[in-house]
Amino acid sequence: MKNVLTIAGSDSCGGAGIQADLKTFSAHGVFGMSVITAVTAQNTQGVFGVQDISGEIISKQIQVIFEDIMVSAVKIGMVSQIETINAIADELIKYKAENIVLDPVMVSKSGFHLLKKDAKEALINRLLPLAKIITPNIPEAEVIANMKIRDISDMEKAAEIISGMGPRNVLIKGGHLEIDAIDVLYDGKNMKHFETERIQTNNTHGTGCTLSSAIASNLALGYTIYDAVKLAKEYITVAIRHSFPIGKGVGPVNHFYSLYKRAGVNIGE
Ligand SMILES: Nc1ncnc2c1ncn2[C@@H]1O[C@H](COP(=O)(O)OP(=O)(O)OP(=O)(O)O)[C@@H](O)[C@H]1O
Ligand SMILES: Cc1ncc(CO)c(N)n1
Repeated sequence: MKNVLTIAGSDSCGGAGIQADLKTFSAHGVFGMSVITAVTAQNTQGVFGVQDISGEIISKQIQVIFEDIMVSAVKIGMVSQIETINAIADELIKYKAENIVLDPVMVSKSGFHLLKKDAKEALINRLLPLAKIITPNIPEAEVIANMKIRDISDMEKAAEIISGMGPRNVLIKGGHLEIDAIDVLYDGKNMKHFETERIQTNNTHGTGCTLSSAIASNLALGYTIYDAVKLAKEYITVAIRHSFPIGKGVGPVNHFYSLYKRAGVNIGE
């Protein structure tokens, strides 16, 4: 069994954050572990409150896991504030953590700032260089690359700029463009596109968290970056296609579609 760690925020409604990550790990047959950076009071309609966890207890959580258990991959999601970022960077460097997937979460789909504005520099300076792959969506890539992204050619330019900031691979997710769902992967040499048709649904809560956790799982299982992204893209596409109309807002994706199908669970198809 491979052990995979998520360092991220809790989403009380279970569609994004730590909860999405652990579901994704389980769906991939890896053992999921979690370091919680913040607790959000969140549902499908928005984020209504946040309590950050102290840097001290974040460090402690990371330390006790690495002192005890072999960690094959680490996914980083919501990191809230500078204190959190420094604690994570210090510990991951100390333990020489490998296969770090950085999802640079900034603003939720509902528009809530999950990363404090003064923490962007710290995220870029301290966490980007540690990442095997960084997975920004379009608005996040615009902030990190400091440019406007309107089309695929802009995504490629931004990927090149971000690649120069330290991460070994950059995946810019195209979920926020109007066109098909095209993601751009740049490994420092080659540009690859992962393209699927846009699924017409409102239920895309947690897509980014799920994709990055699927990549981390696949890296832990020994896949190359290219295959890890390709398989993760296939997984998120199925999860979106069979997403759940739960709640009054943006519903969650279906992390266990294949399992439910095999078990004959009625998921309303
Ligand atoms: N409607 C859709 N149909 C098909 N694929 C989609 C759709 N929306 C997003 N995707 C895919 O889902 C993945 C996540 O992309 P997205 O841009 O939504 O991430 P995100 O904004 O970080 O998500 P979140 O912040 O909600 O976790 C990408 O592979 C993207 O192409
Ligand atoms: C806790 C948490 N992490 C990440 C996201 C993704 O936007 C979210 N909505 N909530």
